[in-house]
Amino acid sequence: MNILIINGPNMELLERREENYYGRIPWGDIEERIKNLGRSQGIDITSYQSNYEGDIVEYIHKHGQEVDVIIINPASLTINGYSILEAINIYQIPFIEVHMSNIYQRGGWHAKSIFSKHAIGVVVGFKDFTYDMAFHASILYLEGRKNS
Ligand SMILES: O=C1C[C@@](O)(C(=O)O)C[C@@H](O)[C@@H]1O
Repeated sequence: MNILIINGPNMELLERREENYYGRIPWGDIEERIKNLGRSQGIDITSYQSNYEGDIVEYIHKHGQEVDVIIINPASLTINGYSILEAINIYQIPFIEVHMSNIYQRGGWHAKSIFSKHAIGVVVGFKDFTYDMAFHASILYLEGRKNS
């Protein structure tokens, strides 16, 4: 099984962003932890981050056919990243939307998503553990699909 994690703009500088929303853990440390989790269960995890919507679209075009589930944090593209949503649709890849901060508590534009209603589910607000939770949710989803 292959899980692809996609992070949108500014997610590569997590440790320099608002600590109350994102904590202080660099993305590299989160990535390593999730990849180890994957390895321990025989699951391949790749991750991709870009500050450019088009780069994310092209990455999905290149790798979409190899992916079973996407965990995506569209970051500020959550409100308008239509081309990413359409790229995911081309390959019909089930996806889980994640946000490290509780976007509903933050309100305003943070609380608006064009992705949520198309997602398997949404995980928000658990800082770095958001990704662990989405990983476990992906496995449960894939196993549920296998057994149904
Ligand atoms: O860049 C981000 C990060 C975010 O997606 C989060 O992980 O909480 C929330 C978004 O509103 C914001 O633009």
